Amino acid sequence: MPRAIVCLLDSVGIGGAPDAHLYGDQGANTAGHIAEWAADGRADRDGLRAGPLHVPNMDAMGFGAALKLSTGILPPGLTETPKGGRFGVGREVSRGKDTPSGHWEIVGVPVPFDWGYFPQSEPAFPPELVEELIRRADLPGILGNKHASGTDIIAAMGEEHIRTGKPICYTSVDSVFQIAAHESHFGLDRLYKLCEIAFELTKPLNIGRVIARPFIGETQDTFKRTGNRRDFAISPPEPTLLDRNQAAGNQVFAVGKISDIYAGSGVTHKLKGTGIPQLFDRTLEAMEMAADRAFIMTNFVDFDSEYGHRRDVPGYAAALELFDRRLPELISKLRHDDLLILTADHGNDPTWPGTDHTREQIPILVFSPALPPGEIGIRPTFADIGESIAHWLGLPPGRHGKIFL
Ligand SMILES: O=P(O)(O)O[C@H]1O[C@H](CO)[C@@H](O)[C@H]1O
Ligand SMILES: [Mn+2]
Ligand SMILES: [Mn+2]
Repeated sequence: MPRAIVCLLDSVGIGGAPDAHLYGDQGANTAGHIAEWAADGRADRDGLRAGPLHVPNMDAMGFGAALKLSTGILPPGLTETPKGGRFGVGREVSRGKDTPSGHWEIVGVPVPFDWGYFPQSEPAFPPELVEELIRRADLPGILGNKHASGTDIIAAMGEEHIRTGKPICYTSVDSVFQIAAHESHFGLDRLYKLCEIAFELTKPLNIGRVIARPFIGETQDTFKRTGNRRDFAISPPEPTLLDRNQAAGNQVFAVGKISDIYAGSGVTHKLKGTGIPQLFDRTLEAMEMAADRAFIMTNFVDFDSEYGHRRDVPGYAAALELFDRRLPELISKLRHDDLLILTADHGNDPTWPGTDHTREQIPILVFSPALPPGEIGIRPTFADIGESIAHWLGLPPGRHGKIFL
């Protein structure tokens, strides 16, 4: 009896979105530019990695072929002909380029509405929102109140935060309200409670997520964000593949931040982890526990949060290579009728100006010992992924997407 596993490589876009210009992202290509830079020796870092991008296992599943299909260009170091899997390209119909839209659409629920965003001006947040947050959470005030990169703003304001007890609130081009606070000086539970309040207050503004960004350290140079990040997200507007599989009496394993992204809906087993190796271990553990018709979904967030937003090309290349080295372990665990899909939710091109996500198409790399290799083309919605998995697991058809298997 079949099972399905999705490894979502957060932000590993492959360029070519026809509407990228609407987002200021025409020409952005996360994986393609990393491969180009690596081939030029611009992704070398002492003690970390050097030379062309080396991802032979992903490439065998069609990574290079999907890049070529997406943009017309085969990046250096990759091949056009996959050895095993079925490859294709996903195009997003939901507006925006953030994690929730991409993840929801992948499990069959394109986002039918526009998210709310905060303006680039400073202060960025409406005064009523800030006043109410301060009142309800009994705060001495807030710091930030602007668009910022999370690591930069913690470095700039972390010491003042410790001194004053004011949390650091910031946003980005995404529909997010983020709160950074010190794990011990401010308190982790207190930060989570504050985020719950902020989540209630930002709901009427259609803000997709409130994100708790705890950190440790005592000085500008030693501050470090921890793995205790938590996302408070609104629920998808229709039942997702997770809900549908749970309703059919099957297991749904959410690894990493997957459960947060779907507001816990449809999840039967939640496995947490920090960093690519641990998230990989958790995925293998889920495979051990998974019964027939189980759905396993893992979000590998580090590509996005540690390397994409930080515009760290060598770091991003090394992370892809690390993931690729572990991939054979997962493939060797597949049963004959298991389905594995590698994909992404949006881009975050580390060679692109700024520190934000980029609107891109995504790779859809499909592998099963039961499937002959081939091409599935450019899919007009990410929802084709969810619909194909639903079909594989024997669920009734959903409302969005077409089967590619
Ligand atoms: O700069 P950091 O705090 O990593 O924030 C980033 O993380 C958010 C969620 O991916 C994005 O909207 C972006 O603002
Ligand atoms: Mn994401
Ligand atoms: Mn991000």
